[in-house]
Amino acid sequence: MADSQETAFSDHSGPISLDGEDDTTPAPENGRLFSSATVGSDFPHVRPRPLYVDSGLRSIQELPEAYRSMFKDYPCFNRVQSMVMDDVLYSAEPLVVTAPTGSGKTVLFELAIIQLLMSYEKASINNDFKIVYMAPVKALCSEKLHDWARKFSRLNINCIEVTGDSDVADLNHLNRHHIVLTTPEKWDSLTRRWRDHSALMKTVRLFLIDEVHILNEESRGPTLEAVVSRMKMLQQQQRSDNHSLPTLRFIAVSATIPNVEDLAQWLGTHEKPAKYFRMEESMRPVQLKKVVKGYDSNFGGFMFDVHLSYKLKQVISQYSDGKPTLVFCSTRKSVLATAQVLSKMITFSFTDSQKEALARICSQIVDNKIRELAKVGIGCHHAGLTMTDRNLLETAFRDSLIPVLMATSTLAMGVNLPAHLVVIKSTQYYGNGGYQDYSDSQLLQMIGRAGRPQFDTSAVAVIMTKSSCEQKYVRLTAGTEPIQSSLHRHLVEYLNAEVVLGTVRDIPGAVDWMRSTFLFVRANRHPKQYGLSDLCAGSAVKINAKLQVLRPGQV
Ligand SMILES: Nc1ncnc2c1ncn2[C@@H]1O[C@H](COP(=O)(O)OP(=O)(O)OP(=O)(O)O)[C@@H](O)[C@H]1O
Repeated sequence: MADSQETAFSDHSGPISLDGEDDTTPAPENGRLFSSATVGSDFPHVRPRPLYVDSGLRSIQELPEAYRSMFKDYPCFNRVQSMVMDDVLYSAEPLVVTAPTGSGKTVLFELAIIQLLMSYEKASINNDFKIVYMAPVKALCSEKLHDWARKFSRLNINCIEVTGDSDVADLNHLNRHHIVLTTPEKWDSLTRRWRDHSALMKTVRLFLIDEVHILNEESRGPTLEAVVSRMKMLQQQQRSDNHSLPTLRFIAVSATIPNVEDLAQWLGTHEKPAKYFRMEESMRPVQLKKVVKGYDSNFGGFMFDVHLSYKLKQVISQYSDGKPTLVFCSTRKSVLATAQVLSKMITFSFTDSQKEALARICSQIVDNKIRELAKVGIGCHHAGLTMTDRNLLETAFRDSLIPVLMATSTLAMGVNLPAHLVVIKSTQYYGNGGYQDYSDSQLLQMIGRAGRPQFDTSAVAVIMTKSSCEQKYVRLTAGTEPIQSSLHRHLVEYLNAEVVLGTVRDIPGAVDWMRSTFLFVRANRHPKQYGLSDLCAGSAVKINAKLQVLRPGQV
């Protein structure tokens, strides 16, 4: 079998060097938690002089004292954060940032939250504002909850996770909380009863969208579009009743994509699009080389997966540089089977003290097969293992006692285990009764595990796939694939839902709703692609006409 056509991308950023942090400039707010500005205003009068530590990098000391400890582990804000700082922290305008994985986008959300907190007048925060953080999967919400509950509780800000597993069935449960971490599907189901909770809905001030590129996904994208449109429509209606209501600010981040300006238009206001930043690969703190390897095979699914197990040793030898390697496998069985194949092909050498430490850890592993593999330096990690075994294997991997860790893709989402080399062994996983392709966002999450900022200046991610799919993944990893809308395939279903909910009450309302969707932005740009070849770009009149001809049963 012929295999292995390689396409590599690398970037050229170097590590950021920091010289003598300037602590002498007084903190702009003298430690005050809240400014005297009004909610949601631009408050230029509280904007301090930018505090730089080195060639454009902003100092943590620039923040009011109360917030600095949130960033105590960082020497300063990194390049992405420093470039966006003025727009995220000293402005209440909507914002879209696309930047490589691992470039520190979470901090942008944190700065946006701080912007909102600073904009409150009183030092005692009551329950009159809500922040929604939306991520595609529960694991990301749980990870952020863990982090933010710790960081924000010191400021008396309460966080709550509302995902598929949580028993929150009603918006009333959110009353005591300020930050709600949720998925598009859960927020969709909760806000379908917004009419019973319109007072609470009015308090949503900030809407943070993580991994906004899931718009591209046929199954998830339309739900994200629908919930954002619902929030925009509700806000529009509420503001027409009460003009003094502050605007809802959207902040969206994603991996690098070419059409960020479309996202900015979608999340902007009636008056103007959101400000946007497109950060190139060179902004990544750890250089990442991405390799897509295509393999010829007549087999699919399980057999292709087995075939790749025998190619893995060569990939690890070529790209790991003897450093920690994380291999994502398509199923729990594949985790074990791949580890067993590799254990027969590869040998790791350990120092005496490493051998001792590894033996100590292995003696505590309950699962016999997993223990035997761990003894030779190959870890297995999946949800079928006991929590104790998983924790032991994570520790051994972090301490470099286990050079190679096999895992299912769920690990990419839930556990922060960075590696020098990440291998995605097959671009398909087993789910819903068959093999299916990983979504773009799952792949990007896995790739994002490559590069350990504390230890590495460079990292490698290798995608092993069929030769026929190679170019698709080359485009994905290069960030040259524009984000599309899939809402047109489910338009009647989603519009009907809004009619039933009362968000859309008449044909002008339906047109407004259409105009608030990402589909509208994309269809304006490429009408033909969305089956609207008779529609002139940007013509609300023609969209109106299109909606008018929908049958009453449809609207
Ligand atoms: N200013 C900073 N200095 C040092 N490390 C930082 C800084 N900001 C973030 N980090 C660290 O960088 C790592 C990546 O951050 P983060 O998860 O926010 O990146 P991301 O862009 O959201 O990545 P992804 O797209 O994979 O979710 C984290 O370990 C975080 O603690």
